[in-house]
Amino acid sequence: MFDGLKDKLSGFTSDVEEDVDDDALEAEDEPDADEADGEAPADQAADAEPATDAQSSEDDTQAAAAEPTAESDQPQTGSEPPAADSEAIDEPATASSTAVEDADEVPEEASQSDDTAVTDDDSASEADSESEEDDDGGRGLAAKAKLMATGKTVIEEEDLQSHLDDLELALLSSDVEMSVANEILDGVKENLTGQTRRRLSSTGNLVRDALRESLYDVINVGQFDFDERVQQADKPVTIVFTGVNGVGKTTSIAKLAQYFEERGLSTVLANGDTYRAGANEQLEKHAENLDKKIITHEQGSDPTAVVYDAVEYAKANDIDVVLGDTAGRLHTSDDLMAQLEKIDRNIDPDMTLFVDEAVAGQDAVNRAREFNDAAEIDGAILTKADADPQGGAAISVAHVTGKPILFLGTGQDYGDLEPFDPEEIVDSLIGE
Ligand SMILES: Nc1nc2c(ncn2[C@@H]2O[C@H](COP(=O)(O)OP(=O)(O)OP(=O)(O)O)[C@@H](O)[C@H]2O)c(=O)[nH]1
Repeated sequence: MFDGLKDKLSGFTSDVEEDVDDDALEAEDEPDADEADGEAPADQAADAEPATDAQSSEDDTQAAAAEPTAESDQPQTGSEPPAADSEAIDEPATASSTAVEDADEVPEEASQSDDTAVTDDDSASEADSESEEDDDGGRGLAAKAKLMATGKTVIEEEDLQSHLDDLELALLSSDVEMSVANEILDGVKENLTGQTRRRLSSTGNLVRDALRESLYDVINVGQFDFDERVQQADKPVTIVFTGVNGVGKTTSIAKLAQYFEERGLSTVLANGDTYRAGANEQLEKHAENLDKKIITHEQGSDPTAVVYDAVEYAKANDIDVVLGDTAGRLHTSDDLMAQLEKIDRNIDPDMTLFVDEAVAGQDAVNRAREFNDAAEIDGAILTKADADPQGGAAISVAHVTGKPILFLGTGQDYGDLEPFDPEEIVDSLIGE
């Protein structure tokens, strides 16, 4: 599942990490920088010495960054001029840099300067480094060397931008929707260069974490606890399914019937697809396989009447959930929209779920947007994720519709339905 995308994302993280390492090595190759500034190397070594109390040092540093006027014997960040004991960098500024740490944990809420992500939990000289940058508007070689000595590494912003361009291409070629790709890129850049809003546990690798957080933000949109909502709703719960023909809508309804049974909830199926010849037989086959009651009417009859009858049946027989199929005609069909509106008006379903196939990529994303615009959906099921190397639809649908993906279809068996867990998906894409 999504193997092509996984490879591309892994290419991005390793390329950036390589550049980070290269920059760090370059910095290391310039040991004379401070000496040329008239600095005693011993000063630098002393500055670079890890604090004896790493935690309190980190706290101090964060406090200093957050409150520039706070009393501290360390140089202040922000608009404060460097304190007298800060290391002077006479060297001309190199291109503006982004400092990233490639090891250790990142603090929950690292408060940092706008163009720098400096995070460290064992350094006493973070504020020194930041003030040096403020001092000369860029990070000099001495500062790079110092970052290296404190376990930090650096990447030039222009290098990062070229990686971001590669990432954009990778995302677009994996069928990620353009606005979603841009959102991911902005997120990665912000996570690498600005204040980190950490929502996932750290992998200890800042580049990978930046990408994970950014992906998580776009695919986690609108998530709610589907099981809890169904369990807590008044019974019967009515769920109506929309989506075009052939994407796996009928199969998904059958899979959900089994899913509910495994959670102690009974179901009745309703074939509201009265338009297509053979639709009754198709759903009947699933109902027979799963030993479920099914309500059908003749082809051409009113779909609302079918779902209505199923709801009545559920009330009379103490059935928990009504699963109603609808005709899979194209969303541009006024008939279809009128049909859904009529079901909405007369039955007021608890949820309308949009079903499409992950393998349809951009087409699935566009259809999700259009269906949601025409007849508001509550969530989506993406089928055939098992056959999709791209992952573009899985990443884009929630952000584009504002409604969550709730399940992935992962095969043709009834058990092949997986709740969509954004954190798990991100971990499987990026690696934990
Ligand atoms: N590999 C794979 N195949 C699936 C999945 N879900 C459904 N299919 C297959 O996709 C084909 C179409 O599924 P249907 O359930 O008939 O599709 P539908 O949307 O109901 O189609 P209509 O009834 O024509 O509207 C069937 O062969 C299913 O077995 C899935 O998650 N993975």
